[in-house]
Amino acid sequence: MTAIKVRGLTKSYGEVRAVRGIDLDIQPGEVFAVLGPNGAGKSTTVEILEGHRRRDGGEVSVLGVDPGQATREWRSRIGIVTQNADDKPEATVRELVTHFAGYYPAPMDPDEVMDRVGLREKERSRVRALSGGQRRRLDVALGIVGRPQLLFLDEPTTGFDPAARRAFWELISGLSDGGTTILLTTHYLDEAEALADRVAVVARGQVVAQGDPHSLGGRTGGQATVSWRENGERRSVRTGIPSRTVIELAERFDGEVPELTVTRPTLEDVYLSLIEETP
Ligand SMILES: Nc1ncnc2c1ncn2[C@@H]1O[C@H](COP(=O)(O)OP(=O)(O)OP(=O)(O)O)[C@@H](O)[C@H]1O
Repeated sequence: MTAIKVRGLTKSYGEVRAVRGIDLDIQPGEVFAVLGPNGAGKSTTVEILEGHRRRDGGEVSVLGVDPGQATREWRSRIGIVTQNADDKPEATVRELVTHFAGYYPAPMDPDEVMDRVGLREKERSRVRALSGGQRRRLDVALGIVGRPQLLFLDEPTTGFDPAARRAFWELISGLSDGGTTILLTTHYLDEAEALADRVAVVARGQVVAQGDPHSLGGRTGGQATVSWRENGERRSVRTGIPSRTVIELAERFDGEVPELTVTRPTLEDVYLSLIEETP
């Protein structure tokens, strides 16, 4: 069974056609990232999948259930990471995690949850005393305490420092290794590249590309730029067969080629050209 199956999803707000026929297939255990510019329709799509927004048309199945007919049992199988902690500034970390655990039939032990998100030493701190990054970690704790089969993460690392982002990525990879399916929206392409098995680029309410972030848009097989230093100048060539160029250079220099680099288009290059091309 696919974890998420979407066919021909549509949603308008008055004259605004926010989602214009989206198809998605997300497999159990996959980390799937939805990328796209502001206003592309990502949040609308995700809110429909979460059962928080009604669709106009199309078919949607999430863990085998139509989210439009969501039951309490279905809700207990999904986790949603939103900015929940901010609503309870006077609660302590432990109180909030324990309180949320009470909503689920088979929750994780609050101590284990706090350990996993790296907040154990803050368990007695009030939410208002946490830093922005620590609050987002608490949001993740509240999203995973029910042992969800499927976790929705909406721009989870906005405002994180680089070390906190790396730690967060490890947390998400650990959840994924444990079998949790994860749907992530992010504006950080390095985050999508580090975490996602597959990405979908959404622009103007449609999926314009989908695939492995390392090869999206044919970037691993296309033109590469080989660059080196020669006679005090930086030289470079664009080629579809960079290995041959490197071998020729190595022969010419009789060994090490000064300051050699081989680069291909980045995910950001591919992403920007995809969202520009959309009519
Ligand atoms: N409640 C609403 N009422 C009216 N229009 C809305 C509503 N929510 C979203 N829209 C419009 O629908 C379109 C898609 O919005 P959506 O929030 O789904 O985009 P997004 O891809 O999540 O953007 P962002 O990256 O900025 O979060 C936008 O044009 C937005 O203005």
